[in-house]
Amino acid sequence: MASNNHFFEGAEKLLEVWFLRTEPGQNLRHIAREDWEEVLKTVRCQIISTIKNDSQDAYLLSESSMFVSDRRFILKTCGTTLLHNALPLMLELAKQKCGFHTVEDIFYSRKNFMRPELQHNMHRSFEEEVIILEKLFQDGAAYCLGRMNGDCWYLYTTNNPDSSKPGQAEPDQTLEILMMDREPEGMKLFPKISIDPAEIAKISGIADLEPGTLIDDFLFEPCGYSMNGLLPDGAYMNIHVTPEKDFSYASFETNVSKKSYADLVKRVLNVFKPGRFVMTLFANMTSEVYPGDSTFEDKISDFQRQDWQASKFSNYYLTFCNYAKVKAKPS
Ligand SMILES: C[S@@+](CC[C@H](N)C(=O)[O-])C[C@H]1O[C@@H](n2cnc3c(N)ncnc32)[C@H](O)[C@@H]1O
Repeated sequence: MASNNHFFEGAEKLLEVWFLRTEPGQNLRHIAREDWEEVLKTVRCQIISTIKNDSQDAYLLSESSMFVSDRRFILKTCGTTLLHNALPLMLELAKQKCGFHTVEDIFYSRKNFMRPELQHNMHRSFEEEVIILEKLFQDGAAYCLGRMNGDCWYLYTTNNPDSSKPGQAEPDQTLEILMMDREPEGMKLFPKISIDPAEIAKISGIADLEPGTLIDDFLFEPCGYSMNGLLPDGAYMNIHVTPEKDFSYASFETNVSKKSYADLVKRVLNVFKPGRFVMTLFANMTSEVYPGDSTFEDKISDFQRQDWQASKFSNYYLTFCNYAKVKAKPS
């Protein structure tokens, strides 16, 4: 499957923008699909399919996912897409079509790329990405968590103590698990062994990660799997799988509310069977996961924690951890 010159960068660029509502009825969902298509054209990806429920619209993309709710916009794109290109038009549409003039919070994050030299200029280094964000947003701060000589994770976020603290108004949390070195057993389902993504979701265990999830998924040719899931009360999840052995990668993201994510994390690891993973959790002051969460144990299944870092922002707590599979000792 993986030839010498075939490479796909699974690690996603992830953007989450919250707008400040100043009048009733302001709603990003009023932006038409054709307008989103124009935004995505600048990023160089397309909409594959859409699902919706009463609180959000989920777009499955040729390179990952987009979620639109009343005042929150999430765009996650992989490969060599130009995510930052989405920002000017998205901000303009939010202003013109919905009357949103103020960005309340922004989060831009990504893991370090496997092959940064293959990215377009604007995404070749985090420093370049931050220069672009600084031109668009005020009060932003840029961080790098993890190992400079291994897996690390970059974050740019607004950290304005004077902001109106959206997190305090409504509970919010985001868990991300970014998995590398997937074992052959964990990869074998995602080359196109079935033409039916629902069958793959069922056999792999994806369909059972969170009961009651409305799933929209897609199998790429000749391999690759993407999934958006919607749950009640504004909850979502997404999964993206790059199964090629030489650069295998899978990601899981959700904002589903839980007191602890320990069981969900074990279920996810059991589906994808990575060799190592990075896990991050954002939680605001009213989230039920704060403060006593048991998600980041020293050991999770066969994995040993390598690093643990925590940050406190004006509205959110962030925990970052790196885990690696415990290697069996030679007998
Ligand atoms: C599922 S997509 C989404 C990638 C995602 N960010 C991830 O975590 O891997 C990537 C996988 O689909 C494969 N693929 C096949 N055709 C593709 C296409 N037209 N666009 C994007 N990926 C494609 C890639 O080789 C890769 O294995």
